[in-house]
Amino acid sequence: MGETIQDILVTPAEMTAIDRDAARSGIDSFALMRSAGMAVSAAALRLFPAALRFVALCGPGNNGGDGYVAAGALADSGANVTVFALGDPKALKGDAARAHRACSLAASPAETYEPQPGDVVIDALFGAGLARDLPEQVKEIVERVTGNGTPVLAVDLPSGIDGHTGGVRGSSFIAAHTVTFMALKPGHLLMPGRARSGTVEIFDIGIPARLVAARAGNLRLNTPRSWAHYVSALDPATHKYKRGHLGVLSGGELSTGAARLSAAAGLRAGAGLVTLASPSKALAVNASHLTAVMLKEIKDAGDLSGWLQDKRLNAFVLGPGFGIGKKARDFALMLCDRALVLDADGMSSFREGRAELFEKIASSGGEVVMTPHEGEFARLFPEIAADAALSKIEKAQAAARLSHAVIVYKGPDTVVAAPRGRCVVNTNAPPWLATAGSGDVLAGIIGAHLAQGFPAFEAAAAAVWRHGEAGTEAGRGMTAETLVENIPPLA
Ligand SMILES: NC(=O)C1=CN([C@@H]2O[C@H](COP(=O)(O)OP(=O)(O)OC[C@H]3O[C@@H](n4cnc5c(N)ncnc54)[C@H](OP(=O)(O)O)[C@@H]3O)[C@@H](O)[C@H]2O)[C@@H](O)CC1
Ligand SMILES: Nc1ncnc2c1ncn2[C@@H]1O[C@H](COP(=O)(O)OP(=O)(O)O)[C@@H](O)[C@H]1O
Ligand SMILES: [K+]
Repeated sequence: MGETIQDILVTPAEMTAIDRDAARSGIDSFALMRSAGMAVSAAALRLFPAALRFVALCGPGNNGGDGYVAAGALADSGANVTVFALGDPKALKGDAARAHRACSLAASPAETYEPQPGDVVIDALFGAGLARDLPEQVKEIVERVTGNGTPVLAVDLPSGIDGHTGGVRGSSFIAAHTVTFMALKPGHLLMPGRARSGTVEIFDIGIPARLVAARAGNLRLNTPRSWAHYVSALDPATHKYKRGHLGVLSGGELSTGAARLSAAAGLRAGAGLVTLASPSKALAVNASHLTAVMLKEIKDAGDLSGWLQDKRLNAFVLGPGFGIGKKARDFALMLCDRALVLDADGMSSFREGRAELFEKIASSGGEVVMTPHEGEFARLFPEIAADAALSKIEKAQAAARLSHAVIVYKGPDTVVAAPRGRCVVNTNAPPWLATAGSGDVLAGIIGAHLAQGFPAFEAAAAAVWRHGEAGTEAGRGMTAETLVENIPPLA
């Protein structure tokens, strides 16, 4: 399975450059706009057969141009269509002006639109060119449409959604469906843009794929294609040590459950052996809950150092339920040169002293994955978290660059970023994954992949995807325990 153009994410700035390259290569830009508008019209007819009227809200740029094409095509098909223009249509330029001229429908001022029962809005106010917060009069239109529950079909992006960050610029439509062109934009995948885009259709308006690929950076959708080349069928001659030995560090006697979840997930996800390393006082409680997972007493750094003499132990999970403090810091620094998932308390322990960790990761050459949720991210990377101009993707990339680790920035729109900029955005996670212990399970799956020899980036991306699949399979009402049982085969 190779990469496809459907997996590429393109920023609005890259899309503008692609657009320019297409025009330079002799492609008729008005033909692209016609193709875009026709696709919107087709989607409207297909998805809203019960519409009594289509209302095209057309903005001052090329997004508006697409709207005029769509309105004309809908009218030609016999549908009832009304056009509302934002600003003076005479001020339109280039292809958008041509689209307006070609549309025989008269336009009323957008501010005068009052939603009627049976209306379906074609939102062609702003797309990739949204440059600042929506003006007050547009916010009022958006609020009227949303308040009325009028269905919205968005052209390229719901107006008000920033295509770069997925953030809301003052206000935004909540679309039932979005037709975008050539490639997904970050705003379709990052929250809240994702929730406000509805179903997203990527329509090929005829720009050659090579032009898209030439401008696209290293941003992708997380699909099995992102890491397929590391998935090999189990060698029939394998033995358990060939499938890797994962070590999971348990917390004290009152907080052992989280590490046990990671260990169980690691075994289920395919590590050949999993050993839970437990402080003395927690041995009994851990022993009473374990079967296939093995148990080892590790009290302190001395014990850990002895255990590390076993070179077959090739990956570790440190953090779930471990406790914040010096012991976590010492252990993490000792484990950096093996493959390591640093999760939860493991990361939070470095709120102070992160430089030592990051230097150790850089110099050790190990494969380190850190898995912060939003709170942990802000604790470890406060200056990056506070930079409102950065998208979640850019934040994860900046954190990966700074820490030299692969960053799994968790949430409904989990982003996985590598220190050198490679990045995937995940979309298969159901909301009921937001339950206690779910992150511990994810850490265990990543650990299993590391133990099996995946590089850190692929280990993390594949784990995030499997975690999402497991959540979907486990269904609503799942717990972290049932999530483990539903981890699907890797391939
Ligand atoms: N890529 C492709 O190949 C193809 C792309 N196509 C389509 O082009 C769309 C991009 O078009 P676009 O660049 O003209 O931007 P668009 O979203 O219409 O907005 C720009 C206008 O809005 C204005 N403006 C901005 N923010 C504002 C605000 N908050 N409040 C008020 N005004 C604001 C801005 O004014 P300015 O900032 O310059 O003052 C400018 O006038 C893209 O989404 C897709 O639908 C298709 O035709 C097929 C080929
Ligand atoms: N709304 C959501 N939709 C989908 N996945 C989510 C959502 N909220 C959280 N998740 C996922 O659930 C997991 C929760 O991890 P975490 O916050 O560390 O929880 P815990 O510490 O309880 O295990 C992460 O993988 C995260 O990406
Ligand atoms: K739009």
